[in-house]
Amino acid sequence: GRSCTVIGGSGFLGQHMVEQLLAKGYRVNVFDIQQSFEREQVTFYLGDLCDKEALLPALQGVSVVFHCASPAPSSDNRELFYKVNFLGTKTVIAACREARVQKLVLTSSASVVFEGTDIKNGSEDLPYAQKPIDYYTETKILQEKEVLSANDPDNDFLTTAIRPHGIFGPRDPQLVPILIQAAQSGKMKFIIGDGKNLVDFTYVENVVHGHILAAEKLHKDSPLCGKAFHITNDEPIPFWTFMSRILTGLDYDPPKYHIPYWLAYYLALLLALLLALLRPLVTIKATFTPMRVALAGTFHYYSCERAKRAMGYRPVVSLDEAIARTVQSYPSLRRARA
Ligand SMILES: NC(=O)C1=CN([C@@H]2O[C@H](COP(=O)(O)OP(=O)(O)OC[C@H]3O[C@@H](n4cnc5c(N)ncnc54)[C@H](O)[C@@H]3O)[C@@H](O)[C@H]2O)C=CC1
Ligand SMILES: CC(C)CCC[C@@H](C)[C@H]1CC[C@H]2C3=C(CC[C@]12C)[C@@]1(C)CCC(=O)C[C@@H]1CC3
Repeated sequence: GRSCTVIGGSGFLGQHMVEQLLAKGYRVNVFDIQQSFEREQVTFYLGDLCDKEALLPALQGVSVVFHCASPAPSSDNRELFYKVNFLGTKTVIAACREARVQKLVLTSSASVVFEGTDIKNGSEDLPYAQKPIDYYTETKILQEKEVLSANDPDNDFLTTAIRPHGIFGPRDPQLVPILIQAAQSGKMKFIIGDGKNLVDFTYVENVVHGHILAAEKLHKDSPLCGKAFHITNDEPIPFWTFMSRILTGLDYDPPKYHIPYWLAYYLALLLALLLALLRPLVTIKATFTPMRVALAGTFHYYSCERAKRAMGYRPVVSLDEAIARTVQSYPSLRRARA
């Protein structure tokens, strides 16, 4: 039972998954469209998860599949999201069944219930967003539904989904690098709203811990079958306090002026429209998108009580420790002092 395949194992979360799985004595295969590291103990299978024939060899003889592959949310490519997150996940399920894999653990996202308005201590019982904040999230909803409904104990195939939120930590290509790039170009001067909105930021090792626990506690008749679970640091923090701690940790000034939420949102919307009009001539990526403004200016934190009860989940790294480790892991992003 300790052999697994990590689909998306070359990515940020995937690499951390592989490291902890190896440390726990698992035999690990990685299936990914790219190979981002080499390790003697890991067998790599390169391919597109939309291709069942490419997937099958990577799933032979394994009991657990962790599916944490997705196009990056910032890629803004509707067709690709639909193809990989929805159609590709259907292919993953079909391949798991064909290879007689017993357990499939999907990395979903807490954002599947987020519509850009406040969520405070949200439970998994909240309905899926009817108006998801972007197309990435829309396809994460389709994907999660597909995986949860594939749970089939009678045929020895069990599925569950982990919904992390705001994953951060060493080697994350998104949160810290985007934040520091914005600071370097003088864009991190404003706090959107009053700065009191609480948000979950979850250290990558806690997210991995949640996935491995889920795989180990997923049995016939267990409450995990066909269900989704929030995995958070269980320490919601004001969005702008978190950003400021990362910024000051890397010697950048924290933002100090306030801009009303609605003003920031409509400015971002206007900018998005302008960039869409200009797209035939020039492609520019905006730092402030309506989606990021919504994430920066609203409450969105979730209860992980269900994971505590069903799988005995507790965060293993506190937020203070996680921020310290993350800041330390990016020496190249530290501000050069004159
Ligand atoms: N980063 C975050 O804050 C959050 C991420 N998630 C989810 O966690 C998972 C992992 O995210 P990250 O590690 O941050 O992303 P990442 O972009 O670092 O890793 C994704 C991996 O998937 C692979 N991949 C993409 N398309 C593929 C395809 N067609 N076939 C095979 N492999 C493919 C990529 O090559 C990459 O190695 C994703 O499912 C994402 O939706 C959920 C909540 C928050
Ligand atoms: C420039 C600043 C206003 C903000 C910089 C930080 C942002 C890049 C990140 C803050 C919250 C993050 C987040 C995600 C990506 C990076 C942030 C927008 C996700 C969209 C990643 C994928 C998910 O499933 C949900 C995440 C929510 C939080």
